[in-house]
Amino acid sequence: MTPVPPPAMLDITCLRRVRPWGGDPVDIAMDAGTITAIAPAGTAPIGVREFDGRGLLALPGIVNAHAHVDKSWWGLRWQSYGGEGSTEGRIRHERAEREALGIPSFERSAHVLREFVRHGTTAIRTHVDVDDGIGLRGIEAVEQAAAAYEGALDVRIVAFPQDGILRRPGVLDLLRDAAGRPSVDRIGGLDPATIDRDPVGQIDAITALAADTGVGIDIHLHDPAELGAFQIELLVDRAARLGLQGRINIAHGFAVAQLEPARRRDLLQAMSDVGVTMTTVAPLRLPQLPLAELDEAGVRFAFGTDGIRDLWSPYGTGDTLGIAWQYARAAGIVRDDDLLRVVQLATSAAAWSVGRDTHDLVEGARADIVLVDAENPQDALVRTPERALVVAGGRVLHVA
Ligand SMILES: O=c1cc[nH]c(=O)[nH]1
Repeated sequence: MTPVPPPAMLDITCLRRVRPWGGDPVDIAMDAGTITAIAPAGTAPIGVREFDGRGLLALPGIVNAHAHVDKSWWGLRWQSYGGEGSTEGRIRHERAEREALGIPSFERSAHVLREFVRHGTTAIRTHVDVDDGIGLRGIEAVEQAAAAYEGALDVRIVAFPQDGILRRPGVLDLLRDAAGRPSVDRIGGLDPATIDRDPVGQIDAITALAADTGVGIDIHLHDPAELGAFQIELLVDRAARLGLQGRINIAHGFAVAQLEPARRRDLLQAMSDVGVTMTTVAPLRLPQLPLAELDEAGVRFAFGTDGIRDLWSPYGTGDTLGIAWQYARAAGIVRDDDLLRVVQLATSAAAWSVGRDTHDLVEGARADIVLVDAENPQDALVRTPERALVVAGGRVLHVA
């Protein structure tokens, strides 16, 4: 096992000669984790801790809006995949094998966070398993791994009932306990129809808990087509009735891409009306969420890596820009404005997913910046080059 060293963090006050979104070279000044000024290159007052960006492309830090940082075996020797193919089979396999691999633990999560940072990630929304076997231990481990970054890396937790809720007595109480922790701003759910076999029951339970405790919801919904759409309609209804507007996210939501266009248009409009958002991991063997239709309806969405190297799948590198590439490629996106939109979805337009109004290279924004050797955002997307420098909350967390 490779031990994970504590993150090296260096406060800086100015990034010189960088090209935000591919524009002219500027100097970006920052103080106490916030961008304080952006001025033409060479004109910012000389400060103390500066970094020369050498004309590299600057983008806002990459946002991973759907991760599972508690359950990876990153940092251990290769683990041969031994699970069954179904969701239920994978849950069983994970529960049987995780303790032997030290999952969950500070070390496991620390390795994953380090990989995310290396790939330019500065803000993360991670699901963390909560069940009758590990209770809240996974959340404690992720909190500890995140704390090593002293707030520079923005880590938000979804308490995730991976093994179901209604069918596992006590899990709803665990979710209530989790919702009381400052690190947890959402509670999760999982395929209410196929896991708990009670769509109304699970959705009523989590929406009532969210309304009662003030947290949001981020529910995994793999259920397909009309079965999935029915559950989305239930969530839309509860959002309106319980005052959860803008506080419900649907992760995966494969159903949306599987409906016929008129049905999808109406569903997206209903979601938009109550601020239901979506996150996708750009699954390779399924249709992609249609970018133009979501944008037209005003349904905000963002990308995530899903779990990486875990007991669900050996795949995943921790690169959310790579997931954006996969999305664009699989969706057949080639036009410049659409490629730019995909980069925005992985960065600035994902602000909502980490509770921000603004996440961009502008004065007053959090100083979360990634530099890459690319001509423009489109070039950065199609080549996904190495991240040359990663600044989070005004601190350099990674230099290539
Ligand atoms: O439910 C899911 C789906 C993907 N990965 C997980 O860990 N859980």
